[in-house]
Amino acid sequence: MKIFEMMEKEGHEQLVFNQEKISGLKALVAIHDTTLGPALGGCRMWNYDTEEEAITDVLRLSKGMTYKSGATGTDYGGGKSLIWGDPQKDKSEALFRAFGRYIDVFKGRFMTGTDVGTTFHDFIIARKETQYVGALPEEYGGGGNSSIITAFGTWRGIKAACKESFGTDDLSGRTVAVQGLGKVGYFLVKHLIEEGAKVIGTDIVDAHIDKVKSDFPQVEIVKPDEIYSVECDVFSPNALGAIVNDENIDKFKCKVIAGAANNQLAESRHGKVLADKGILFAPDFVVNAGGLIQVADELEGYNKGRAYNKASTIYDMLIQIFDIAREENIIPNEAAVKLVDQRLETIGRISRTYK
Ligand SMILES: NC(=O)c1ccc[n+]([C@@H]2O[C@H](COP(=O)([O-])OP(=O)(O)OC[C@H]3O[C@@H](n4cnc5c(N)ncnc54)[C@H](O)[C@@H]3O)[C@@H](O)[C@H]2O)c1
Repeated sequence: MKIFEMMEKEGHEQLVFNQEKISGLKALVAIHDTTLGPALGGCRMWNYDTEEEAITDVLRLSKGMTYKSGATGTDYGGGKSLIWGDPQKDKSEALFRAFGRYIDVFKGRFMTGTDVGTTFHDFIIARKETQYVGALPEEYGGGGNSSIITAFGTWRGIKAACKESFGTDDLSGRTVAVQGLGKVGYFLVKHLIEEGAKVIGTDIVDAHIDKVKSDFPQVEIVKPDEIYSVECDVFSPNALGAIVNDENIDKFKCKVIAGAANNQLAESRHGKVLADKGILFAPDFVVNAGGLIQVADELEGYNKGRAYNKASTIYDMLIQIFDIAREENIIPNEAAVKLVDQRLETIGRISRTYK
């Protein structure tokens, strides 16, 4: 594995290895780009099979954060941290305090919070060692469960994509297929039902389906492998990444794909295939930026109204991205990346001005 080559190719600034013997901590921190400000990115805890897999993941995820931060207009860069271990078995007070100590070393150049495998309980512990953690509960000055604002932003994103595709953002009477009825999916269904959309949902966990069925009995439930081919206006992925792949791509019967899951396109070429089929793909790193917006707001002293106003503008960001894509005859994902690259260039240049 040629780590420096990988970093150079994708433009990473730092990759830091952290080891602490007593707690058993093995953690990586990748900082991709700090042109716009300190790097922001969650902490994933995962039992990777190999060191190479962990390094590849942290580098890929940290680059994604540069684009998510950049697209939302926040003055933060992109980074990611990762604890190599089993979140069900390997957590302890010592582990998260050791992790907090190592995060403190960055002195604010990198700030982290929850991601897959970590919860705010872990960061209440880490916070004893560092102030540079966010995504905390309200009683600790945070914004609480970030899935709620992520679902709100996703709903705004679906409306923007419908505006582009159907000429109206009114979702009443539209059919939306929701894959994943977890923390984000549940609150997204709530927004959709409240606006009068017809929802078809699926999940692999019965308890999550039961909660949706009990609170929104009008939701039609299908089996997990059936969701791709249901007749619908919008397909909303809120479970896993890479669901737009060679196996599924011919199954979709929707006009729009917009959801909260990260990295929905298995490969970037799948975005072009969707466009050729007349399916509008809303860039996931913009649609699902609500959580990042909340954490960025938290770091300035959390104000719920301000955070929701900002998350609401996910709609406007997407409209701008769709306009650029149409004018330049490129797919929206490329337009979004272009927009962030331009912002990195112009704002980066301004911040170099001597004052
Ligand atoms: N929570 C946030 O603030 C946030 C922010 C940005 C992006 N995301 C992304 O959004 C997605 C959902 O996040 P979440 O916080 O709701 O996670 P979650 O784990 O609470 O929910 C995911 C749901 O998907 C279900 N699922 C898994 N595999 C499935 C399959 N094959 N078919 C159908 N359902 C399946 C799970 O059972 C679970 O209910 C994830 O990809 C996450 O990375 C979340």
